[in-house]
Amino acid sequence: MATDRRVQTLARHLAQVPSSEQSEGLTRLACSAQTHRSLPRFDSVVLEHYLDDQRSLKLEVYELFRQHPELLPAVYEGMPKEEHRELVRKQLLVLLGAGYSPMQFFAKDYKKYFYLGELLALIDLSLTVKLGVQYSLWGGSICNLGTERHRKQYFEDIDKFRLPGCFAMTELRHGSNVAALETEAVLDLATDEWIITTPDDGAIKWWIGNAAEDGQACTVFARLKVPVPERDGMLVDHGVHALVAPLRSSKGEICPGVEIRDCGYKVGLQGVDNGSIRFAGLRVPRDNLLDRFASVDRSGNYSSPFSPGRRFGATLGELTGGRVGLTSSSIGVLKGAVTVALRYNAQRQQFGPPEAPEISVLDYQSQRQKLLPLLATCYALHFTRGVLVAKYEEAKVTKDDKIVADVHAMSAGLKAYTTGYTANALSVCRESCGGHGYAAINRFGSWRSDHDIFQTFEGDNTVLYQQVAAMLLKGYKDKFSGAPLQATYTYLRQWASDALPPNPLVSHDTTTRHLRDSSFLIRSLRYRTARLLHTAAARLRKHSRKMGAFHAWNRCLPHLLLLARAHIESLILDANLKAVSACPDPECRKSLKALADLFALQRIHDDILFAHADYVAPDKAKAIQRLIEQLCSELRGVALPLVDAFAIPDHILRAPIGLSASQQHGQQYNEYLAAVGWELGA
Ligand SMILES: Cc1cc2nc3c(=O)[nH]c(=O)nc-3n(C[C@H](O)[C@H](O)[C@H](O)COP(=O)(O)OP(=O)(O)OC[C@H]3O[C@@H](n4cnc5c(N)ncnc54)[C@H](O)[C@@H]3O)c2cc1C
Repeated sequence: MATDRRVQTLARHLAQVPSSEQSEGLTRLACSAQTHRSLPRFDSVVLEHYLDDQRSLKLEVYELFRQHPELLPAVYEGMPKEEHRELVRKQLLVLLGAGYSPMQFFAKDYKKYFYLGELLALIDLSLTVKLGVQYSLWGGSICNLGTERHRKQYFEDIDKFRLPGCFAMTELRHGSNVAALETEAVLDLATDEWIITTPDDGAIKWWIGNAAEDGQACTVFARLKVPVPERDGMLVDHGVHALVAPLRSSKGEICPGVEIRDCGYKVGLQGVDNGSIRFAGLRVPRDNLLDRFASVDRSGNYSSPFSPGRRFGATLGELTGGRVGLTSSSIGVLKGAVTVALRYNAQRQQFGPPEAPEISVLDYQSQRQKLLPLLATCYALHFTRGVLVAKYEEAKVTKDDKIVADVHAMSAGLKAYTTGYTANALSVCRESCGGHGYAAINRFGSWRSDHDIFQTFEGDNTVLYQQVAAMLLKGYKDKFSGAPLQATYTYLRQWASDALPPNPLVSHDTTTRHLRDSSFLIRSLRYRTARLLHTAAARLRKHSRKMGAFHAWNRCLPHLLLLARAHIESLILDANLKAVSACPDPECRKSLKALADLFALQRIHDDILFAHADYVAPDKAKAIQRLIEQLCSELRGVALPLVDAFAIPDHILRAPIGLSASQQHGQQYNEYLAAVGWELGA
């Protein structure tokens, strides 16, 4: 109360004094607010070991690139796209030349594959995306949608990049709505071939990675049309299927029946050669159909063990690997940005109390409350990605339908959440570094423009969140019909109790002990999901009766998106708190717990639902706000070791204002001055 009064008095006072004196007053306020003790110091190397069970891969890959400084340019802005594409090709070949086998990783060593995606993100996001196109998409479609003979035929060449390829799904007119794609593959019974055709310009394949320069083949998604001899050769449309189609010879000559154009300069990712493709009667053997889920025999008989809806779902479900990869890379970028921002903010000084040195900008409450929640979320996402990758591995090994569906929903939701969060965080980090954050050499600009599209490709985030909401609603329905629930939804069993607000004593409990109790935090986020789910189901039921399912869904869409995000935040908190408990080092554990608490309390504080539902009484909301401030203050003292634990070497991070070396020597501007051509001390 006393502090509140002081702040109000000071604010009144500041309104009446000239602006030069205002800044001094604000500084004093910031300093006086810094009253909380820091968390105990810990050894960042100990934490790094806890975070990274693939640490040796990181050391090797980053050492490899240390030996190739020519592949690590200081800035990408202004580089012609042809030059950037060539650079990315060289980066990839260096990796392959050192004996890495991304296709093997993708098929068998999942942890390594996804971790590689994180590591390469800070080298060049174009490289990560090129890798994703070649291995997750092109290679992944062969491995997951094809059968053994396809794997035998293509696996080695894809792995070694002797057969660069594409994943040709999106068309000019349709991206998210894959079922509406229009490219056709018609079976010619006389020659036993598929004839692939683009029926009109709206069906030109668009944005296809690797198509503009490198791609020699692609997996093309087309409507399978098969003639029925008994019905005068009438064509039956079996819906969208995947086939392998050649695009170019190894010498780069485009195949007859194929036309390709470059998509040109993009907002970012200039190192990836996206192109558009038109097919004009390209003929491929019948065996080129990737036939794991459906096949067509020599007589044109179509067969699939699935109903058309389930076959389509199974086909798209096999593409989750790409989303797990994007989540990993996005976390890699977030770690880089938070590292640069916190290191710079800790050293940058502006203003200070009279007759005293200036203070670090990170000591301003406003700055801490911008950056430390980003760090907390970065850790939370790191741990959740670990759970997702483990589940992905389990799904691949067991092929259990429930786990596969679970991974599908979790990868969709976490991809959407992580990439959306990182996109915003990049702007916050840039702004937190003031003008120097805007210098291309400090990397925020290229990260922002390269990463932005992560929110759209491999599933637009808004569309992915809807898949999560649909799965939750299905789980909710199954619960009442007695069907078994998928693993991540088991907590919905308790929805009836979770969806009720706590008794008034709990909603007014403002003690720190209660607010930092993991069971309170978990229960709160679950309560929110359960309530949103319960009310969404009721609203959908009501509106469906009047306007039909499609329009009812549209009517409830904002509610459904909130539901999906709430569910993902629940999963993130669960994974985070489990990782905190499992950490063997007590000092590290204290900081990790503070980060996890900050993550959860910030969500409770920011969501008005808790107040509306009487879950959090006004006095409790105030106590949460104070606790958030306190946690930010406590974490400020360990912010640098916390980012040091990400252990991003300086030659990879490259942003002169955020290097670890400048922290150690207290010379934060030296690297920056040298980078723009100043001779030091001249
Ligand atoms: C750089 C880049 C690389 C790419 N690489 C490839 C590739 O290699 N292979 C490939 O096949 N494709 C690729 N794509 C295409 C990408 O996958 C699609 O752009 C993406 O799936 C989104 O589809 P869209 O562009 O048609 O957007 P749309 O689906 O048209 O979306 C437009 C807007 O409408 C909203 N919207 C759409 N449907 C709904 C709905 N049901 N409810 C609410 N809102 C909705 C979206 O949120 C979005 O804001 C790439 C794209 C880019 C830009």
